[in-house]
Amino acid sequence: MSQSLLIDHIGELTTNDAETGGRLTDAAVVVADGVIAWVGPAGSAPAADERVDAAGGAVLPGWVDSHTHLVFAGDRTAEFEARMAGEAYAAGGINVTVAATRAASDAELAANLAGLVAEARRGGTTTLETKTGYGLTVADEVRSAQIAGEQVDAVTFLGAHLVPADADPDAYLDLVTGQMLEEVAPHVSAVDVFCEEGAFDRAASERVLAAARARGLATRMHGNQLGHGPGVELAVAHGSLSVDHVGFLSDADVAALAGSWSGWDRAAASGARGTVATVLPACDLSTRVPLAPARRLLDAGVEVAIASNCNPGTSYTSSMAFCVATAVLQMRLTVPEAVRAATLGGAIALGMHEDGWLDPRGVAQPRVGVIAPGARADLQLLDAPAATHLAYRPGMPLTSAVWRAGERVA
Ligand SMILES: N=CN[C@@H](CCC(=O)O)C(=O)O
Ligand SMILES: [Zn+2]
Repeated sequence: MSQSLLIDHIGELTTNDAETGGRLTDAAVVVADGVIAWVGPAGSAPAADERVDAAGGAVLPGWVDSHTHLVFAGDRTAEFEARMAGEAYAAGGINVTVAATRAASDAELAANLAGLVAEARRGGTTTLETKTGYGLTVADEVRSAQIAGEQVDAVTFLGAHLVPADADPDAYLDLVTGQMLEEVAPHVSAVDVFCEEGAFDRAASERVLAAARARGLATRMHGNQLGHGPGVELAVAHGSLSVDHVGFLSDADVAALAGSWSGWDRAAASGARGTVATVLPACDLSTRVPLAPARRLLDAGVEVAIASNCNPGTSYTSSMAFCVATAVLQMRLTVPEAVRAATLGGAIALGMHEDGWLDPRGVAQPRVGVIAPGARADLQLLDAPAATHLAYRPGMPLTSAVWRAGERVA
């Protein structure tokens, strides 16, 4: 049995939990057996085996990064330099990483992933989704999913990332929706498709989504990243957990996303869920596209998540604090909105906002993104009195301690 831990003298505690009003001042938290055991005013906190004095610092849930691509080898510094010199991002750059990933050993891929996960943990991230998608052969996609499954919380199959340079498009689509899906499915909980000019068009994307659903897997999408396209429309029509990027949206797209949440109780984060719109601010900056209209989405009643999209091509950072600061300073979210989107929003996008949700393999998932009794004890302590400092002092390494399932990980 693990020791219990009391964190007290918390200047500001963001809980994301309606029961405690979402935010408390002068608060304390008790953790036992890897979950939150008690939350309340510091003055009435129960005793515990160990104590950490937060010294007036702010505590919030660990970040839930619901969109990354961390199983890869190599980097794309030259492509980034060309982009900063004026070239546009194009989907074809993915092939460079595919070649390096195929050439890497399992040990190299696992070590690179471990380094990136450690970096993310130091930045306060306690829940990570990652995608396959840089293998694009049956064997390389299966090993990517297996390697990822050993280190992250949720693995998504992204065989439909790009038609590899050496493949025929029709034959590759048959493979992705057939044998490749079949062999990768036991190792993943969801399927993603890059629905974009130069990647997968409407008809191909629909085939991927339909095949995933027939296989009992959840779906998510890369949509509306480089221009307006059918991504959002398809994601909502197919009941996808999320559609990510969402940079170029029509009024009909926004209305469709908002309508998908009509049976949802936002304060309690319960009820009939819809499709989360995941914005990726670091990617928008690195590819020099206009920032996704997160303000417009929230105002329309859409559930929004913020994720890093950490990958070697379009967003080589796992810093959720940077994404939150950008969402506040440039996307015009308030700090509480941005923090919620980067914690509970990501949890909703992953289906991990409720206790005991069974993923498609029947594996019970923890509740994350909140600080509430029964949730996994994922917390971060800031060297600052309030979460507002994440935007007020952008770029400063404010996260000073991180606990995941009650264990200190940074
Ligand atoms: N857009 C598709 N996939 C990634 C980029 C992958 C890459 O360029 O390597 C993204 O989310 O931005
Ligand atoms: Zn992505």
